Amino acid sequence: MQTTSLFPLFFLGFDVCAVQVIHLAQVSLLSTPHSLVTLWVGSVIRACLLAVLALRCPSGLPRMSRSEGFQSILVLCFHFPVYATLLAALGQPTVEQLWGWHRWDRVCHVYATTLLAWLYWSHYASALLLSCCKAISALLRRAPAEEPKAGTTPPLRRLYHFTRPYLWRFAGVLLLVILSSYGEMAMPHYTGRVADWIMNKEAPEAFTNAITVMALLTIASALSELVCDLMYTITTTRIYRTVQELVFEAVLKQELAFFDSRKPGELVSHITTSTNRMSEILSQEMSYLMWYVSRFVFLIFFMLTQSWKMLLLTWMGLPICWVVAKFAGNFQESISKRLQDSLAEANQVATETFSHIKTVKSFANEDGETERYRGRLDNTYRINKLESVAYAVNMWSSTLSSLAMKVCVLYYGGILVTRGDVSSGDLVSFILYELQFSSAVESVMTSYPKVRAAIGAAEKSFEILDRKPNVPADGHLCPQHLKGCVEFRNVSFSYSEKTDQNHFVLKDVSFKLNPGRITALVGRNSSGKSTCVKLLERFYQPQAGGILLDGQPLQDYKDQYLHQKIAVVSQDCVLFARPIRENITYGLEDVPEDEIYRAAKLASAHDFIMKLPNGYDTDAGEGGGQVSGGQKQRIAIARALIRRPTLLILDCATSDLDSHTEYLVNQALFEQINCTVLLISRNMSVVEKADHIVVLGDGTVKEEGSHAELMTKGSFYTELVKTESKSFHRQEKDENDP
Ligand SMILES: Nc1ncnc2c1ncn2[C@@H]1O[C@H](COP(=O)(O)OP(=O)(O)OP(=O)(O)O)[C@@H](O)[C@H]1O
Repeated sequence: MQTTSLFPLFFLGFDVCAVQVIHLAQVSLLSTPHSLVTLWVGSVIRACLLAVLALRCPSGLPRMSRSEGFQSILVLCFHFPVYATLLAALGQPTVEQLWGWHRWDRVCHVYATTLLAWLYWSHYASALLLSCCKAISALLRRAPAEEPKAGTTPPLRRLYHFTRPYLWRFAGVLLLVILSSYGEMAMPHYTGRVADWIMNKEAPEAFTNAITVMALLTIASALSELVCDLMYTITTTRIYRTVQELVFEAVLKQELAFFDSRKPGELVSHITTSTNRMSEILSQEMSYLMWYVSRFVFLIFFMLTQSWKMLLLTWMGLPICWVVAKFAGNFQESISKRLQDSLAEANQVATETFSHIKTVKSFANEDGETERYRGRLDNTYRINKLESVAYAVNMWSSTLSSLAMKVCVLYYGGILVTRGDVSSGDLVSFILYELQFSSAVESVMTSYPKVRAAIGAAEKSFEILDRKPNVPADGHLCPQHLKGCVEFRNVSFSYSEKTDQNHFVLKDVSFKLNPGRITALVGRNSSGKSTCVKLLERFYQPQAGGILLDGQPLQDYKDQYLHQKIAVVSQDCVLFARPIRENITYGLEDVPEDEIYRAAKLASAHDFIMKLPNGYDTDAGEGGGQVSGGQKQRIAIARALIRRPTLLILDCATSDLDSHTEYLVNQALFEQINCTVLLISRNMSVVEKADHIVVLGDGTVKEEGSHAELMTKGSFYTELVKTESKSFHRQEKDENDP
């Protein structure tokens, strides 16, 4: 077992010893006359020793950040001296009585002491329980203490950043909250005055005044609450919209490798579900929290004016509530993060199934996919159950502690009235305040964990917002004229970023695309042809060597400029569920009609588009599902040509076309457009028309030259041509077989 995992046990053992030593000092004859002093001195020594112990341990306190750890030490060491001092101020049992509460004889004699001591011991027990839970969970996990994440801005500060533009609105909301809370919180005070009048029957105008003020306050308070709610909801909705927009933008700006390792369903879930949950909870629960905090302040003010002693007693129960709420809040925050991940996984299964519904149906795997989805939902259900248990326990403990507080205050208030320290009206007002106080504490306790859960959900969105895309900074070049001369110079590339030779997809690749000429890139499957295209599009960065465009490094060009000058048509081209016209002009604005027709004619697409029910306004369907594969490719070629690119990349762009259409398209491309073309094709009769041919094999350039030159060499290229004609013959033979 590691020393770090032994630390929690060591810590607890040491703490118990320290408590016993102070206990001994307490009961010793020498210290009895100065019990409070001894208690304070003992606690300071204990706190110092624990702090030194915590500092000397390399991994810090188990499952706590350093500041949380020191807070816990402070609570653990000083809550008892503080309680004892407060009790002494209230004229209640002595420190010795509290220490000796477990002795039944004393408990039987001092009933009140038991009630008050319960407050102390329950707090002590919860503090100890909290430390134990954290220690045990650290032991079970056998993992080193979780260090707070370095370099990330805390989610609350991030949320504050989004509220900054609306600060004046929040200031208005706060003002209205304060006005409304004052109105509400002044009510019990006037009720007390009415009660005094009922009991004494003196000064009849006091009754009328109190009733009038109460009526006015009710109206004013309700009105300001209405305006405040409206303003708050509208503002939080705007913030929510901004966050969602920014998260979407941040996702789009990530490099391609980011999308390779994440599934679309998960990303959609993080953009929608996480931000939705965050916004829902923040708009509701934050508003509750704001209301109750403001009420709290007025409550304390009014309670203080009634009886400071009873207020002190009420306050003594608060640490228990705080510990419970904090524990529940931490728990709910971590549960919420797990829930977001689990929901994202379930969403991913649904998104994947619906987007590949044809494959699912053709393999009759509807039941299999349902089972997979059910599996993910089961996981979500398990986490939901955990969340419900945490919520129920939190509710139960908050109700219990507020009930205990009420009983204590009633008992102590009764004593004060019989002693004549406070009037009956003051007691009535105080009890009413106490009820409000309990409900405020209860609400804060239930809202706080939910706010923490919202913060947990927000963290997922902030993770994406904070992520710096792993692409070099945008370049500065955007020359007026671009010749289109491309050079791959000793390029080596691996998708996994591992630098050993086995992981390299391209190894020391060098070739040139001459301006205005057609260069074909050929090779067997997985030889690295499409990877060259991805590097040209700057989706990935080579680990060694470089790509030059007109003699300048590719990364020095502005991204927007580069993608205007380079147009790519790939085999698996994607159309959007929009009219064909919009698919052709995708990413361009105000394109004249004749430009669209010119591009479509060059791509041999104009005739079939005109025959569609709505011509250029016909919808292409989801992923281009309402047009055939060949039609889809021709629309994609038109989309590339309308940009009048300097470099046109055709990556198996005509693979779905019949020979006649392929001939027409290639003839138009080769003869009518004047740009650099990089052609990747399996059809060797098309490849042989290229001005220059580069043969790739196992990520290296095997040979290059014109068709005639390569055929005379009789090496890799000849082999490729022969293989194509061989498969053709075999097909013929198969067809002739009886
Ligand atoms: N996104 C990716 N992540 C990891 N590896 C990849 C990725 N894309 C391609 N590869 C790997 O890179 C190698 C080259 O793939 P590439 O698509 O460049 O080959 P190709 O010559 O275009 O093949 P084909 O003729 O079959 O289309 C393959 O082994 C492939 O598995």
